[in-house]
Amino acid sequence: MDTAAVEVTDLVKRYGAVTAVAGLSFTAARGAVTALLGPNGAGKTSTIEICEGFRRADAGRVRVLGLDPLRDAHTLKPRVGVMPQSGGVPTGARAGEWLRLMAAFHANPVPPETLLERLGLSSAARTPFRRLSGGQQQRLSLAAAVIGRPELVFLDEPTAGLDPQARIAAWELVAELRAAGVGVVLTTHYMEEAERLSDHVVIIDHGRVVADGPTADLTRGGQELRFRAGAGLDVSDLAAALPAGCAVTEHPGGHYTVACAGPTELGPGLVATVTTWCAANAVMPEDLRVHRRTLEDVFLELTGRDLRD
Ligand SMILES: Nc1ncnc2c1ncn2[C@@H]1O[C@H](COP(=O)(O)OP(=O)(O)OP(=O)(O)O)[C@@H](O)[C@H]1O
Repeated sequence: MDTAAVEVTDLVKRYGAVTAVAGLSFTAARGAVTALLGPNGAGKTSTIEICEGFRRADAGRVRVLGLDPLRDAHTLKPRVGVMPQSGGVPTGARAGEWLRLMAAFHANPVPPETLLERLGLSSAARTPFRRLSGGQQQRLSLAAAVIGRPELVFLDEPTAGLDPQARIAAWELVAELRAAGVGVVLTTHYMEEAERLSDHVVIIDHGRVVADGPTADLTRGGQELRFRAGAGLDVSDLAAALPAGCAVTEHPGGHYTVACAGPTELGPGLVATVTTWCAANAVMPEDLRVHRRTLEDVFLELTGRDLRD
């Protein structure tokens, strides 16, 4: 148990002229949930597929449970669960049959009926994969990934397109895997999901790691006071009323943020100063609240707001 669940060092993957992964390194621990986050095209799926042994790296080193995903594929297969982005289930396979087939590959599988029920698929057990709804297809491939009681699972966007009920069921399953000591490496575009589920976050952009750390550390600090009011307030006048190190911005119009750097506490005194300034200027600060930095804030700070190809 001394090796990490996943160790990626200086990984490079190219597709012709496109360098999808440009020297990427991270470690995912056992018994923990590691979220790989990044904008579209950042290189997450390429990285995960190399770890799964589905793709060959151009350079770098990857170890999964201490083994090489290509050379040791045979040993790793029963120990690692995989939920690919594309589902990975033949279109004609019936849900129940597919899970029973997957179960047959493992020494001590979770009973297929248990998983079908857990993931709300019992009534669809006889339905061919292509006739399942998108959300049902997602849930079936999630079930297939965990049926063998793996030591490690890779989940590529496990909750994309799921309704809120199914998303919660998937989250509960991930939390149980973690509690059972299973390592989970997942990708997601839902920052709230990553914040809620993961112990560790790796943010990737343009094939490189731009942030890597415990989820709680990445979002620590950075409290802001936010409120709405009419557009065009004199933000420099408000800033002048505040302690040194506090800045006021308006973005977008009518949305104001007060952020303080250094030792200034975002406490009741600061709130009072802001509301006193508002009262003196006949401004009603609506939705006044202290905003804690979320993973989405960190993500956007690091990767920007531009759309990706
Ligand atoms: N088989 C392929 N052939 C050519 N280019 C590819 C291939 N697979 C991925 N790419 C390119 O590599 C880059 C990284 O893609 P990848 O799917 O790894 O990113 P991603 O972070 O998973 O993106 P998304 O969030 O959109 O799923 C993109 O520019 C993509 O177009």
